[in-house]
This record gives sequence, structure tokens and C-alpha cells, in this order.
Amino acid sequence: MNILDKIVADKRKEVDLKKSLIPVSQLENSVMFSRNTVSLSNALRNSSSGIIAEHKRRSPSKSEINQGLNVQDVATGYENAGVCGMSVLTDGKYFGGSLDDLILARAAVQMPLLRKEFIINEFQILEAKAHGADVILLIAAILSKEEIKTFSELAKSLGLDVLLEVHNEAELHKSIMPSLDMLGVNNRNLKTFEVSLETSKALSRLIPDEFVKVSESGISSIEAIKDLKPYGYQGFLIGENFMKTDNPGASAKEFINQLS
Ligand SMILES: O=P(O)(O)OC[C@@H](O)[C@@H](O)c1c[nH]c2ccccc12
Repeated sequence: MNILDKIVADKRKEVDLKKSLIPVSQLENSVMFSRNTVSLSNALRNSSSGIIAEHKRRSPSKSEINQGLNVQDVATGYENAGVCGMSVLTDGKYFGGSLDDLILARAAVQMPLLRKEFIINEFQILEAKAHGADVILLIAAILSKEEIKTFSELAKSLGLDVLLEVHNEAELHKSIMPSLDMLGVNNRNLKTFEVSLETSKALSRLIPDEFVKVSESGISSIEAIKDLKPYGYQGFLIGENFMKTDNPGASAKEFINQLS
């Protein structure tokens, strides 16, 4: 079994258990649930840097990245650096994250927050809103076309932006639909962990202009961004390059300063 299949199998168990313990009404009646959200796709359209910075303690490809930071400090640092939004990993088993991280980040900042999760059920979308997210990630490799449609339409009805992630042409063809806001090309193959920015370049011309294009993973230099911009990318999702340092906010700030 490849790692993605393993993650999804574990996620199904986790979500089944949670659904048996937490009634949907508890999520829908939470104070967070009725708040106004902020749009990441609009922030990216109006930004010159386009940086989305991620909070990621560890990953199956890198194991430990940084366990010693406080998520609120990271969020505040990223916001002060002038990033467009923040991605918060909420998967516990493989990435060391949690929904508490999302709540804490929400309490610290106003900028758009993405729940970075392997979403396989509507419940997780309600949960995202109830824990302060503005945006959800949907991963084409683990969803059917029908699921992408149902999940993205539910997210839109809750005022959440949708970032749909693809890694190849077939996933892209299956996924294009009006209920998405952003199309993300993951430069990392989630099955093999191989990273290549060429993936973003190759798929860019197949993404219709109405979607904000986001390039995800393996970005660690100003040159990479300059290389990708001519292909129409307006968003750049960066995790490890910032998180591996003692002060991710300061490294994001330095990165953005060098860009302009
Ligand atoms: O740390 P990096 O290489 O900058 O990558 C960030 C982000 O793109 C990556 O964490 C990611 C992209 N898609 C995902 C889906 C699930 C978990 C994680 C991811």
C-alpha cells in the first residue's frame, strides 16, 4: 500500500469514530460556525507576493521538521511578514497537527486560514468551519468527481473557499468545475514523494483562467517563484522552507522582502 492509501485508510477510521461521538449540531451551533470568513483567492488576486505559509511540524517524507514552536507565534510571525494566508496541517498521525492548532491560529490572526487535511467526508468540512478555517483543501487523488462536487458545493454554501489539489492531467480533467476557487498543483507526488516544479509548469496551460493557480510544495528559493510566475501562478504554498528555521515568520518576511 502506498503512503497516501495508508493515510486515507486511517483517516476513514478516524472520521467514522468522530462522527459517532460528535453530533453535527454541535459543530453547527459553535460560535465559530456563524462567523464571517475571509477569502484566500481574493487575497491572492490582489497580492504581489502570493505567499501562503504553512504550519507543519513533521511529514511522512521528512519526518521531523520542527516540533519546538508555538503555533500562535508562527501564525503571528507569518501575518506580520505579510503572507496572503496560512495553511495549518490538522492531521495528527502523519503530520503532528491538530484542530487545536487551527483554533489557536484563528485566535491569533485575521488572515485567511486553510485547513490542510485529507478530507474524505462532509463532516470534516463542517469541522473546518467550526474550528476557524476560511478555506478547505480537496485532494483530487483521493476523491471521485461526485465527491469533489458535493464537498466543494457544501464548502461554498458555508462561505469557505476551495483549493483543489491535483498532480497530473487526469486529476485535473476530472476536477474542473465552477464550485472551486483555486487550483493547486502539488509538485510533490503524494505516492512517491518525488518533487519537481516541472509539474506546475506542465499543468499550468490546462487550468482555465477563472481559477487562481497555486503552486504547492518544494519551493525554497526566490528563483523558483520567478520561474513559476510567467506560467500564471498567483499563489505559492511554502511549508518546510520556513518551518525548518527557528523563526518561520522572520524567514517568511525575509523571503517576501527579497521578492519585491
Ligand atoms: O513543505 P513544502 O514542500 O513547502 O510543502 C508545503 C505543502 O505544499 C505540502 O505540505 C502539501 C501539499 N499538499 C499536501 C496535502 C497533504 C499534506 C501536505 C501537503
